[in-house]
Amino acid sequence: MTPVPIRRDFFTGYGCVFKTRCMYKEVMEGEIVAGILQTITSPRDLGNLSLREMEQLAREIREEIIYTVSKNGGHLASNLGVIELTLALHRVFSSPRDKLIWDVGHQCYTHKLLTQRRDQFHTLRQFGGISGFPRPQESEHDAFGTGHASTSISAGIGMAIARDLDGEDYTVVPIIGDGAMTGGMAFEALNHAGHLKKNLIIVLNDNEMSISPNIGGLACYFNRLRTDPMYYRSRDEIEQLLRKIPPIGNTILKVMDRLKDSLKYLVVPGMLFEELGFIYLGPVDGHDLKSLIYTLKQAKSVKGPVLVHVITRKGKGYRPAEEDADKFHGITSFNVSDGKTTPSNNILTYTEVLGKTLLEEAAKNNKIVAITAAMSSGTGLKEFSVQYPDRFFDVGIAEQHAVTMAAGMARRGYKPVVAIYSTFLQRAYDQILHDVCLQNLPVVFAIDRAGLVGDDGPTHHGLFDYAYLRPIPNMTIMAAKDEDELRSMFKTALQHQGPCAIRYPRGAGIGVPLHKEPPVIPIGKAEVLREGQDIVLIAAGNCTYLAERAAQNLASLEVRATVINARFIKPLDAECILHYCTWTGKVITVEEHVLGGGFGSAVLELLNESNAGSIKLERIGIPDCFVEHGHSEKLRTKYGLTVDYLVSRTLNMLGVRKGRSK
Ligand SMILES: Cc1ncc(C[n+]2csc(CCOP(=O)(O)OP(=O)(O)O)c2C)c(N)n1
Ligand SMILES: CC(=O)[C@@H](O)[C@H](O)COP(=O)(O)O
Ligand SMILES: [Mg+2]
Repeated sequence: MTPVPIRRDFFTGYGCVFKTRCMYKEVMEGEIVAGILQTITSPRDLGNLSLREMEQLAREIREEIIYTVSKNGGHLASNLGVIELTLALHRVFSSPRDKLIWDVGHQCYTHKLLTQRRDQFHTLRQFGGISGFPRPQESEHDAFGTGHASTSISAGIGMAIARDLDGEDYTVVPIIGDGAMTGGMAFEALNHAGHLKKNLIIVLNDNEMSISPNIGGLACYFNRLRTDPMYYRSRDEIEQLLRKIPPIGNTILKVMDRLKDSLKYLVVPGMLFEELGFIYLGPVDGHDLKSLIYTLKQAKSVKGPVLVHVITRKGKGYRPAEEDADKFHGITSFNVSDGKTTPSNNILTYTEVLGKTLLEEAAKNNKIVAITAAMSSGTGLKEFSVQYPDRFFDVGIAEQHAVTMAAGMARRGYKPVVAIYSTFLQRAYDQILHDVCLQNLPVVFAIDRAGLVGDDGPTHHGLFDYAYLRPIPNMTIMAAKDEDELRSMFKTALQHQGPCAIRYPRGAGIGVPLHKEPPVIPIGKAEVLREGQDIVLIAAGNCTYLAERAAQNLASLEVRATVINARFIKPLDAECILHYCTWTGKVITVEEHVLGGGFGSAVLELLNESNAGSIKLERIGIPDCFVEHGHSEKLRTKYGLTVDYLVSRTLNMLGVRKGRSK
């Protein structure tokens, strides 16, 4: 095989040292040039390495991560940024005895490589392979399972309390990004940690980025800590400086003592954290192993809560990721030599269609505003933020605040569109219930990534939204069968005078043509796609095409099925559903959602309340379990969300065997 040249200039700051997997793997499958990484059987082995060897190890890890993510996809930029930090943490602390808690957990690849998962690393995020997030089930080194942001400090406090109650003395180390630090939970936990005064070392990984550039007052504060030379001076340094200019210096010192609080704000770095009861150490260069190890050792020797402020560069060492950290935050497979991703088909994603429809509607109605919780690209709001900067709000990783803020705007006559992934909206449950629905406010929830999301796995699948939204009075819930229906539903939601949620999946739509002027759908009206007297298949959202294809296959077996696209999960089209259920006597519901409390359960409740309990009903959906990571199609096959499975369940229910007449 001819060697594929790699453009070295893409590997920044590391010159020609890239000589192992990235360079050769594609060309000489199986050959691995010997390196230090292979010799690491546990994090304890780091103790035997010199600083130079650790630097070499960092280079090997960088290559391994770039190579694997280029094949499997994953959170490249965040992981490249914390390689040296992770090495230093494992050098100073003793995992699994000491507890390293990775906030969000999307940056744990180096940790996984160092903790006995190097051999499985090629299975990263694949069905049956290792997870892209920390999983205590996977390794004793994964102290706490994560995936959602801003949980690490709370979990760390919990462990520190347990440790002290048990009379043990391990160290607890939450590692949290500047993005995750914008989440309310992080503030609640900081506040409590300062009060408890327990030994706890928080590592703040500050790269000035959330997925997009980080926002808010806290981000500005971190920026000052990083860049303002006054903030770099330690308290001692300033005291010494003043003593050198007697007699004024001593006088100033005396005054300073009196005016301690106000002056301290000007000169002491990390004052905010110090006021909260932390010892602040830093800022420290997060790519300098020597300084990192030194500072972490210092932190270890301090009693009480400590915050170590580490400055890193997202995407460090791989130019395409450094230059476009947003794109390389979470990336699909790509070509290492130029950072280009495999071109997808030209079908618009649901996210793109939502973004485009929002722009069209916003042009007609200046009361429409859009809100994201740190996911402006993920939710398709980037173009809106450019065209309507005054009507766009990125609140940081603060879903709860996003929802209540939307309620406030709605109260004052605005039409807020809150675009949040299904899994992250779970955070804002009370805000949806208490602040939006109780006051029947017209907030539109654009619920992206609903259903199976694939490789991110159980922390990210959006499988619970029907169940958590359905019981809330005043809430209307729609699920789009395709991207054109999403447009109609969005328009419907904008016209509705109450809270309205629209659910749609991750990835490309079906490829249907889009109406120029999408029609508004009457609230609570389902769509009957075909009529057949043997059975009724009622589908929610993206399962509609599956039901329709199953009905086509059944027709070739002379089974006549009615297919209903429910459109509304709440309110159900009771008249339509009851009519066809009574006509056929048999019904199967299908949904990409958990069965408990889901769409099928809603139909079951309807039949029960309508004294139609004798109608035979079966539900297809996700059983009572957390769904693992893996390609969505594999997961759909596993959980019976396929045409074949729906056909066979139907035949079973009707007592028909394939190839036989009824
Ligand atoms: C509750 C919640 N909301 C949103 C997300 C999506 N998300 C994942 S990582 C991330 C940015 C995190 O930024 P930071 O903590 O600074 O880590 P970095 O990627 O910069 O290393 C966001 C918004 C999430 N995981 N959890
Ligand atoms: C770690 C995290 O929560 C996000 O980065 C998430 O992985 C994004 O998912 P999408 O790729 O679906 O936008
Ligand atoms: Mg960050």
